[in-house]
Amino acid sequence: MLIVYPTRGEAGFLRERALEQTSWRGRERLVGPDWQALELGLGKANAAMTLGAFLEAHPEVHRVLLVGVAGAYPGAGLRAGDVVLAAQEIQADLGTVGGLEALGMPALELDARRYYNHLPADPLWTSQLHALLGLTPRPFLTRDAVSETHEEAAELERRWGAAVENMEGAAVAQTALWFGLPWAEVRAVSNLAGVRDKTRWDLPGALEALARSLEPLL
Ligand SMILES: O=C(O)c1cccc(C(=O)CC[C@H]2O[C@@H](n3cnc4c(=O)[nH]cnc43)[C@H](O)[C@@H]2O)c1
Repeated sequence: MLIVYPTRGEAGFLRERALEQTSWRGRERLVGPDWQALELGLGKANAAMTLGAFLEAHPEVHRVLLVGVAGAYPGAGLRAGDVVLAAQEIQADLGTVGGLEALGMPALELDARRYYNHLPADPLWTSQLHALLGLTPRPFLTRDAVSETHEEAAELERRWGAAVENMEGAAVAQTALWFGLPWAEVRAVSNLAGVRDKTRWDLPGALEALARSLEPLL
C-alpha cells in the first residue's frame, strides 16, 4: 500500500513507525513494514504531479491511501478531531461554477465511463475501511483555493453536498483512477472550513485522532 500525505506536518505518526526515511525527487519518502508513504506537496498540481511520477516509476504499488487533515463544512455535524472516510472526491473548481458538465467535456474518460467533477473512492476498499476503522464514508470536496469565509464555505457545502474540504483529494483520485488503482482517503478535521485563523485550528488534536484511527492499518 502507498500512503500519501500533502505536507510533512501531517505525517508525524507515519515517521514514528517508519523503518526508513529517505527522499524521492525532493519529497519525503517513508518505508514501513508493509507500506510506503510519500509526501505530495500542497494542492492539486503537486499531488497529481508527484503521485503520477511515483506510480510510473513504482509498478509495485497496488493501491493508494491519502491521509491528512481537512476543514469541516458548517452543516456537516463534524468537530475538530473527528475522522472521516471519503465516499468520493468532488473537484469543485473545474469547469463552470456549477461544474464541468456545462462544458460538455469530462475530466477523465475510462472504459466508456465519464468522470466530470465527481470521483468515487474504490467501493470495496472503502467498505473494508468502514468496517475496519469504524468510519462512515462522506463526500469530500477539493479546491486549490481554500474557503476564506463562513459564507463561502456554506455556499460550497450547499452546492456540492460535501462534508469536508481539502486541497489534494480529487487530484489523487483522478491519478489513481487513471493508473487503474484503487484509492481511498481518510482525513481528520483540524478546523471549520472558512476559518483561516490558525489559532482556531486544532492541528495536534486532529493529527492525534488521525494516528489513532489508522492504527489498525499500520
Ligand atoms: O502548521 C502545521 O504544523 C501544520 C501541520 C499539519 C498540517 C498543516 C496544514 O496546514 C495542512 C494543510 C492541508 O490541510 C488541508 N486542509 C485543512 N483545512 C483545510 C480547509 O479548511 N480547506 C482546505 N484544505 C484544508 C489541505 O488539504 C492542505 O493541504 C499545518
